Amino acid sequence: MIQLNQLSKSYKTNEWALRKLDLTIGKGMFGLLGPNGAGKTTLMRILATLLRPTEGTGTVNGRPLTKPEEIREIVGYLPQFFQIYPQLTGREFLEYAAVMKGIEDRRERKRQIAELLDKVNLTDKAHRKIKSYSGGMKQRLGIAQALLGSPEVIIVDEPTAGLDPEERVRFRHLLGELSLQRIVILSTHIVADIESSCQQAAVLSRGSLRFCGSLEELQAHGENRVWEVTVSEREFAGLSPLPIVASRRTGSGIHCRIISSEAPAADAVTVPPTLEDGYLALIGGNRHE
Ligand SMILES: Nc1ncnc2c1ncn2[C@@H]1O[C@H](COP(=O)(O)OP(=O)(O)OP(=O)(O)O)[C@@H](O)[C@H]1O
Repeated sequence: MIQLNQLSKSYKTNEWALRKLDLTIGKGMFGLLGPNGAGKTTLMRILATLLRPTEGTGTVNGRPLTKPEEIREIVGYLPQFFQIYPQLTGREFLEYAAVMKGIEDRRERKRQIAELLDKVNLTDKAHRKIKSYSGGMKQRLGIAQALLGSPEVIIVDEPTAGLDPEERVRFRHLLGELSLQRIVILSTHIVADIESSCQQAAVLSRGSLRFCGSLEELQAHGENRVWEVTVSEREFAGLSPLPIVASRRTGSGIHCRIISSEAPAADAVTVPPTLEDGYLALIGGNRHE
């Protein structure tokens, strides 16, 4: 279990990248959602002990954040901008990463690497140079690297950016499988990434925790706040300050889906929210901060 108490981080005085975060994360896949700049990477880096919190405390499976060397033994991390050496083969890269992780026994390294290549479905590409890999293959290699040493916790920061839909689905499936035995934290601003695989999620916005709970509860935030209406082009221009989450031209005008606490037009009707509507209703319709 991960427990955070009043965790805060400021890079500069008077600006909080994270503000008094109280959060408990149990086994399984946990989604961390938030617009760009919400503080997700900051939180991931604190949990991976690459950053120290400015204030507050936290434990990862009982080990305090103040003891980074203890936490690093049980945490695997795939950063947002994962750098790998293009001239190495997949196997050479994992060999290098295993040495860096302190897996000293050569036979044990070989065993783990073979097992992980199999798990991420890269065994038959392991002898190829990384520069020939697709984005999805690189991300799967990144996950293999994060899994070296069988960590109890895996932290993955925006892993699906730049992947095509097929690779995205495959990558999500792999994370889901990994979360059966451990905590997997998946940080993203793409709601669909967590929809199919996470049991619980948290939403960060401007460094503060806006929500923590089940996906059903997150979806429910959109209840009675999602409207559909068909308007003329002139009326459409008048709607512009409202968060229009979808619009398409039809024979009778422009059909809009709008998130608003009040009816955006006299003939607008409320419709059941999707998970993304619930998320957008919570953060006020802004995907970017
Ligand atoms: N090294 C840094 N120095 C100063 N400010 C920083 C630094 N890293 C992040 N910040 C600021 O902290 C806030 C949170 O950034 P963070 O990268 O954690 O957000 P995020 O949710 O991961 O966003 P994104 O999805 O864009 O990666 C932002 O206002 C950002 O500008």
